Amino acid sequence: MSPLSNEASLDTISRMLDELSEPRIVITEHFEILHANQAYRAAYGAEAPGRHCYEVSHGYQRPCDEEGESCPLRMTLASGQPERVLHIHRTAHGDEHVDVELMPLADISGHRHLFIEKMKPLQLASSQAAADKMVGRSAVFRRMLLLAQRAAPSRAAVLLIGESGTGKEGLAHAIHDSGGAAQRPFIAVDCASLSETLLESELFGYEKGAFTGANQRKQGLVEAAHGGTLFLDEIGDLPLSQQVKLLRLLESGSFRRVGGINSIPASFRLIAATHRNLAAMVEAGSFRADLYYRLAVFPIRLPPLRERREDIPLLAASLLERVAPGRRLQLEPAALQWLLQQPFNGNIRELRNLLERASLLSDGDVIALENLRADEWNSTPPATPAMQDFHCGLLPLEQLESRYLQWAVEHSGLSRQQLASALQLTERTLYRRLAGRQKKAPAA
Ligand SMILES: Nc1ncnc2c1ncn2[C@@H]1O[C@H](COP(=O)(O)OP(=O)(O)OP(=O)(O)O)[C@@H](O)[C@H]1O
Repeated sequence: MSPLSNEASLDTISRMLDELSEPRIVITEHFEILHANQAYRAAYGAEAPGRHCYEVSHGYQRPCDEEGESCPLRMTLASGQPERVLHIHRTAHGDEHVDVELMPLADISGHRHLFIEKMKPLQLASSQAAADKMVGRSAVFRRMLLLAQRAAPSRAAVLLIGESGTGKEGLAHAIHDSGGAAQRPFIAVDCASLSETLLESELFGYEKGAFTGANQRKQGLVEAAHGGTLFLDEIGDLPLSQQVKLLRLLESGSFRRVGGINSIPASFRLIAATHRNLAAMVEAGSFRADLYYRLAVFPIRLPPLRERREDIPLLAASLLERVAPGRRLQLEPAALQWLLQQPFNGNIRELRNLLERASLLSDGDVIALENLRADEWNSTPPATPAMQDFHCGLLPLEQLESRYLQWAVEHSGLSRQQLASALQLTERTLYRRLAGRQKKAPAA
């Protein structure tokens, strides 16, 4: 049976899609666009009908899965179910993260011939340099975004798990901003920085006279978050004695101010974050299992920067806009190469700090390698035998290079790969020159 045998229903569906403000297309199982609604044509171009979806949305010549992307059509054909993926599409506004959902349409005889593709541009993050948003394009970053996108409209408790500096607080904000309560308060509580007694009065507030110094009633953070989001950062640092109080709040949906007798209803969306392994803490008895299951309804792991190195150029451009607005700073190629090789145990925060310092050290509009590596050279002993050669007469250049390389290997503290990049040599050339030096050494 031809996919178009049911012309009347295609017309009806097309008319329905034209009423919608978000981009929608109807495609065949051979990727051909049969109908594109007005919103799609405005975002992707008027010439869409008759062309292939992968061509219009991505500029590809072949289906997405042959270009290293997931293909929702092939996934739907295999599963018979609607499928959802996160793609980066070429739109009139530039490259955008788009939540793509593909739904099979059953025809009269129950076969699947046509599919509706629904596209929702993501507000959570940007795939282009942006000073005010989370940015990233890597597959691991997109997997994380898709989870966040699914969690955002619900009120389910979200647990963000990731090393320090991976962007947990930023993601919590983004989830809040793209959820249904964006206009309501976002209240962040750092569980690690508050003492046991302070935490309780900060969270629940207190009544006048509850303790010495409580001269008037004070609203707590739970009350301040009413209708919005309560973000509990470093939840793994919450002492056991406070865990039970938090559990009571989550189970009963109410709390009492310190020194108060009335139970006050609480209504907030909970997002918690930790760099600790809470499941292991539960095993070890330092975190309550019942609280863990309440918090981890929807866990999202944030990848460390070393797992998404391909995002470093985009992150660096965005962070430079943030730390030095208006200066249009660029990284010289050697500086970017060097950044790509750093371990970044402190993740994006470390990258940001490095760029901020480098921006202060750079006078022009280019960040040079030495601006980034200032710390290493600062801590290097000022004079070594090789460096003193500069002050004790002229040397043949070849000998000077040879001594300099020896000095760099011994004192820079860099791996061979990092050193080669810092010297703007390929690793192979560095090895060759070092080997040449060693061969000549006995005769020297
Ligand atoms: N995807 C991203 N794009 C741009 N900037 C980011 C991104 N993720 C994090 N950052 C920046 O990195 C820094 C650290 O982020 P954030 O404070 O959210 O991390 P964190 O995981 O909450 O850290 P900690 O656990 O130490 O509190 C911030 O300056 C933030 O703006």
